[in-house]
Amino acid sequence: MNIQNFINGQFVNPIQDDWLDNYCPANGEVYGKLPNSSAEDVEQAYQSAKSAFPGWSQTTLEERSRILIKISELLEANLQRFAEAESKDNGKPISLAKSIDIPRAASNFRFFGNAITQFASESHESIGQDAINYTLRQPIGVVGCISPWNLPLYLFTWKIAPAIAAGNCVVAKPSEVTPMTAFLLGDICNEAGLPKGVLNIVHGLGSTTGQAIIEHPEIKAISFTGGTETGAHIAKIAAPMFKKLSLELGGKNPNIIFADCNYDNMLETTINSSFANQGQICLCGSRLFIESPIYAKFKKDFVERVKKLKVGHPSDNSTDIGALVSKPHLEKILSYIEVAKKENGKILCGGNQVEVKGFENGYYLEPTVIEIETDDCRINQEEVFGPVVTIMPFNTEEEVLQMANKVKYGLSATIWTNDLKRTMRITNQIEAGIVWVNTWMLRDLRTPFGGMKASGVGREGGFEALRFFTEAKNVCIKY
Ligand SMILES: NC(=O)C1=CN([C@@H]2O[C@H](COP(=O)(O)OP(=O)(O)OC[C@H]3O[C@@H](n4cnc5c(N)ncnc54)[C@H](O)[C@@H]3O)[C@@H](O)[C@H]2O)C=CC1
Ligand SMILES: O=C(O)/C=C/C=C(\O)C(=O)O
Repeated sequence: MNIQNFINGQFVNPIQDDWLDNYCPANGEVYGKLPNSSAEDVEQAYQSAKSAFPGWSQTTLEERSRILIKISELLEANLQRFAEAESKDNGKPISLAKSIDIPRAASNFRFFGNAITQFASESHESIGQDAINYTLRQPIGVVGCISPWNLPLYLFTWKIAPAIAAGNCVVAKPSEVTPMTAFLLGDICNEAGLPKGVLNIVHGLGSTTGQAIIEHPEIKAISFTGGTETGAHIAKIAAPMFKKLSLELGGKNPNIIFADCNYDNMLETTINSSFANQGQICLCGSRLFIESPIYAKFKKDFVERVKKLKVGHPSDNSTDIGALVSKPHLEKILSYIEVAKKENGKILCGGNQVEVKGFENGYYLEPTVIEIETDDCRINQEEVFGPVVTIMPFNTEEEVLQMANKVKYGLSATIWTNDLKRTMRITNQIEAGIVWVNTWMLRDLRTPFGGMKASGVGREGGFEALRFFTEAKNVCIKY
């Protein structure tokens, strides 16, 4: 099936007739084409968004809200079709696409459809100066949204929904590796009555299409999720043009496990936080630090449990671990496993490619647990972004905090303990934008979402996202 750009409410081919192959990770076969859009296509998308802006920015909040909630309902009504498409395009188990990815994409539209009706700005009475200040929150204009391949529709809509709720018009680019569900979204937007040009979707490589979006002088804000190197590149281009930037980048998240935790809950959740979505979530905990008294027990139980995870075809409902997203990504992860071996990492389980019967060319990998002796090895410092975790013991709170913070990233952290004072000490000192205690991935869409250090700039979610997608204009009236 050939994917097309969605510009001004219409599906169109790329102007230069340049196409890319779309791969199915489960069998390694090409199953369609997508545009490799040029700067001309991006310009067309921009012009369409610009024309739609005066009308959309003046559309009442009730009407914007109604349309966003309608998109959400239509996604829910098309759950099976979208989940199948996501699973085929990305390699993730269909059960995951159906229970997490597509419901969350629908929730993103519903959440921001509701949030915009509650979003308010501030006023300040300047007492003694006979003046009042009030702050307008006005939409920026045309904004760019660029998303990655790991949670394709989930993260695409996490940007688009607040952008349009706030009254902006959008030029959006999904990952070229997983373009399908963004393509399908176009029809849903038309059916929901989203005016033409409010959302424009251009497909293509980061280096061509993405680059044209970030370089466009009139696209005034960029919301990006993806790799840290790409984020740094975007900042280099966009900052001198004074674009607003929201960058949600990589992570190398610690799981700190104390002996006093609820062990069974911790073990089950740690399996999930290590290997959900084949470990391809920026929030996965990939560095497991375990307090010495329970280290031996944890190591035995964890490895036993990991060995039982079933690697299989994404459409098989009994599959725990589907296919990795692409051949280059599989090769990158395999090369990290080799690095770990050279650094004296001990492979406790996994480490090998898997041939799934009937789908021998798919990109499958065993979930992998590596025991390390010191925390400064590359496998423990660099983002692998796959089903690979390291484990090592620790003795003191100070020691583990120091190791947890000793990476360039600062996205999320998970702490397992029942000691309240320790919880407070660690949560205060850990360098992470998101900290979970005795849980993982419990999401409330109102909360600020994002990271510190090389994990990004700015926060998404709730009113933070609506603030990002608006300009604050303060008005001071003397009376
Ligand atoms: N959310 C996260 O934290 C993610 C992290 N990654 C990390 O990044 C590594 C590289 O993965 P990639 O697929 O290469 O991610 P990437 O950062 O290159 O891709 C993310 C998005 O950015 C776009 N992009 C790439 N270059 C661009 C440019 N010059 N201008 C504008 N847009 C551009 C891509 O087309 C895609 O839509 C992964 O191995 C993983 O470690 C990847 C995806 C998500
Ligand atoms: O918003 C969420 O719940 C999750 C976001 C995950 C990412 O941004 C990621 O994996 O890149």
